[in-house]
Amino acid sequence: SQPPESDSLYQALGEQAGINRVVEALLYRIADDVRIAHHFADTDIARLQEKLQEQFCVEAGGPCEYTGDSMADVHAGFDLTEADFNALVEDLIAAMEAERLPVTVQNRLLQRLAPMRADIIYR
Ligand code: HEM
Repeated sequence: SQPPESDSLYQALGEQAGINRVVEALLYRIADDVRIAHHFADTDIARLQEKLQEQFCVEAGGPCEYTGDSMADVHAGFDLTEADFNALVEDLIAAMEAERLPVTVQNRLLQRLAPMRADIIYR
């Protein structure tokens, strides 16, 4: 997807430090989420954390570069379902809620990630 035209979402998320807190909270929620935690059993979580921090920064219009692999390549072979995807989105919302981010800000980040859905499920 195209990068956003401004960094206002990046600012609203609390810049890189705020994004990093959301990513950390998300990873804890995933680890505790019996619906999807098993998918991450063989994952290098430190790498995942770093790539998510970069990706959310880029999507929010921040001064970052995403150095991870494409969403299609990364998720290929996991055969993820809509239910898996929705579970992760729920965990992300809960993480943003815990960081007391306004719903309008939450929704702007979710809107940026939503187009990736087709590259992530049933791969
Ligand atoms: C908006 C939704 C999602 C986004 C933005 C996203 C983003 C990412 C990113 C950035 C990476 C790291 C890429 C890299 O290492 O180069 C990754 C890896 C991974 N994602 Fe997702 N993901 C999403 C949904 C999901 C869902 C729903 C699942 C499963 C329930 C999932 C499972 C995984 C796993 C297991 C890995 C690690 C793969 C490996 O160990 O090689 N992802 N994802």
